Amino acid sequence: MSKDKKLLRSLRGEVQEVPPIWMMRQAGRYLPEYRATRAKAGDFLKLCYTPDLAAEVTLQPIRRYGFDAAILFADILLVPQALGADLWFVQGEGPRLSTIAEQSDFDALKPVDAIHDTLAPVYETVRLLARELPEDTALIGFAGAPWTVATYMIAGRGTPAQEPAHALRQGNPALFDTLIARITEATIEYLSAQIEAGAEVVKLFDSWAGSLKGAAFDKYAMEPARVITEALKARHPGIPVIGFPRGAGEKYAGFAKASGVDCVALDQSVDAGWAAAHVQIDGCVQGNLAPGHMVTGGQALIDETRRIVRAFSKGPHIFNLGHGITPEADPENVRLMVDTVREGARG
Ligand SMILES: Cc1c2[nH]c(c1CCC(=O)O)Cc1[nH]c(c(CCC(=O)O)c1C)Cc1[nH]c(c(CCC(=O)O)c1C)Cc1[nH]c(c(C)c1CCC(=O)O)C2
Repeated sequence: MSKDKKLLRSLRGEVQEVPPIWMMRQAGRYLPEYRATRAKAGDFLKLCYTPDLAAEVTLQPIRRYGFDAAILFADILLVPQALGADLWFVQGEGPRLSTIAEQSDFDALKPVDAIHDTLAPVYETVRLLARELPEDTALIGFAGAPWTVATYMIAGRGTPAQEPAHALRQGNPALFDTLIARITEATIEYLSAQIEAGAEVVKLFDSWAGSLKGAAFDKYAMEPARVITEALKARHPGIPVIGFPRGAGEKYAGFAKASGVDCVALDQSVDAGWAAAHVQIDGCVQGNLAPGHMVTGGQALIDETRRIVRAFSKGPHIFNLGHGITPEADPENVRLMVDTVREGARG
């Protein structure tokens, strides 16, 4: 009975004594079994596009920790690739893409309906997972939010303050807006296909939302999230959406109401007490534990985990980190966090 899955209950607004738990980047290099499967695949993109291996790494943290949700193994940069950008990963450095600097670069991109040619293996991964996951584990699909995806497409790589994207936004707003519109449309089609394949929840990762301020945040973080959420809910009534405007700061307040998302994921920079009063009043919240605790562990990890569980205990809450777990993390610390949430929550 998928309606009774613990994660979906929190997303519907239910307050639970022990919150559901999963972890951003839960399938990743901190796990020896991930490193083994990745070595078998050869490289990261091969892993993303090989359904049985992508499903295998998705399932690994579920087997090890019994998380309440699995997140599809893929990457936010598959959408630019499906739109025709070149994409490759440089070992130890991160992603590289062909850049969008002028109109002719944009004109060379593919139309939105072409994305499924590239992304079909991802939908197959979702179908495999829908079949293989334990019956109480929810399946989360995801995509990058348009602003964050645009920052990579414009700069061709990760950038500390997203300067190239801000320069294009200010210097050529017409081109910038058509790029955002293209990514927005592609994201709706991509997430819709994931839902049709069996994703029960979708999450929008806006990892660089924090560098948008004031009206720019409203226009390029809030508004695309609203458009995407509205379109998905029109096509798939009741589908829950999680928004992650990382670094939004005080803009976290009101984000759920303005965008229509069912749950707001919090980074570790916001105070849990403040977020309970100003974000959780509108619905479910997720996240907030600093990922560094997965490296350092010990009593500080236990104390912080309990503090966050307590701070959000009066409303709907999904336990998670404030950002992805890092490769240096100790798998034993993840175990300690899970045990603390499940056993220590009452203590
Ligand atoms: C910005 C971003 C990306 N990808 C993603 C984001 C948004 C979330 C965030 O802010 O972290 C999202 C993402 N990336 C990955 C997932 C899979 C699901 C999961 O969370 O377990 C998800 C949800 C796998 C991955 N995506 C990547 C890895 C590591 C690749 C490897 O195995 O070498 C994984 C497991 C690579 C990646 N992918 C990206 C970068 C910048 C990098 C390189 C940095 C790094 O190496 O950690 C782009």
